[in-house]
Amino acid sequence: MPKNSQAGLDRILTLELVRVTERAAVAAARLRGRGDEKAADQAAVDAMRSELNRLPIAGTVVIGEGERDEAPMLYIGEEVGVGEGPAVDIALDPLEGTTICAKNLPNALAVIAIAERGSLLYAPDVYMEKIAIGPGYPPGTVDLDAPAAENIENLAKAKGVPVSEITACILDRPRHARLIEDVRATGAAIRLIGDGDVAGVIHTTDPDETGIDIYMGIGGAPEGVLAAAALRCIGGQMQGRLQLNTEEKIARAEKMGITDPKKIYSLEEMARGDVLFAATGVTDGNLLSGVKFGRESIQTHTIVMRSSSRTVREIKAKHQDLDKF
Ligand SMILES: O=P(O)(O)OC[C@H]1O[C@](O)(COP(=O)(O)O)[C@@H](O)[C@@H]1O
Repeated sequence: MPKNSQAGLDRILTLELVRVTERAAVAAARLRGRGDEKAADQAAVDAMRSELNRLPIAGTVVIGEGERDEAPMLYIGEEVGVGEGPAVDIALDPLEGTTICAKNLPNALAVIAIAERGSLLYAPDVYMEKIAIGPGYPPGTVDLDAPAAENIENLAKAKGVPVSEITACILDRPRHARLIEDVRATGAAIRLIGDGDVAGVIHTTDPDETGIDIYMGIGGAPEGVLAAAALRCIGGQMQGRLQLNTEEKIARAEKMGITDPKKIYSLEEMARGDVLFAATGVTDGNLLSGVKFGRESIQTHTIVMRSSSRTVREIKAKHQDLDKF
């Protein structure tokens, strides 16, 4: 084992990852507020890919921009890195919240997670029902199968506050009408977000800063795995269940090794072993500032963490070699 490793991945990779999300975030941020989701996403993908290919890893994208035939770059199965170094699995979303970036709204991120080969859930690009809370609560405080009211009440009890002081983050979608009604009936507040549930889950880890105690509802499965990787590093509880509601989706999932379509995945089943996670703000958000373009420098704000050491770093960088970007 290398001297600087703490069981698992080489810790030098942690800081290397920052460059990857920084580059993707800057590329996407140049297209903030232009109303062009595709262009912003493509810019982020290109930038992330070129930076990833400098990393000393033999990486395989397992959560990416889609299947090979539908995504020209960073598709599931694509090999990245210089090819020498540890064999790792990579989950990425070069621009999480394409619509929020196009509209210049809060909490668009460039996101990546790296884990030892075989440690991330190979989730197809379907929906996932999720529930997540931050660290410091007894195990089992929330349960995906419990009614929403029970989860909110248990969380309030564990936090030692009345239910009216709990805020749930939920994606603003018609499919959540019943969930929203049930949560509101408890007296808890809801922060409805237009997009970006990786940020929504991460925000539960710092309720004092973000005002969010719990994430609930159905979002993307790839985003679920990325959020789980983040929570493995910061701490917290999360469960996810893939929404495999057609024969076609069940067959796709089977090809990825998923045999029980109704399984509830724990945090550890979505991201095992040593995990590295980095996210850079594209637009301003509750935890991360967006990219700032100055006359002589570009500033980025990144959170980068590692599960085996539970170190969470925030890196505010000033980039003065603008030719690189
Ligand atoms: O918009 P839908 O179909 O409800 O999907 C929800 C998913 O879309 C997002 O809001 C944004 O995803 P994109 O960045 O791919 O646009 C995710 O954060 C979330 O998991």
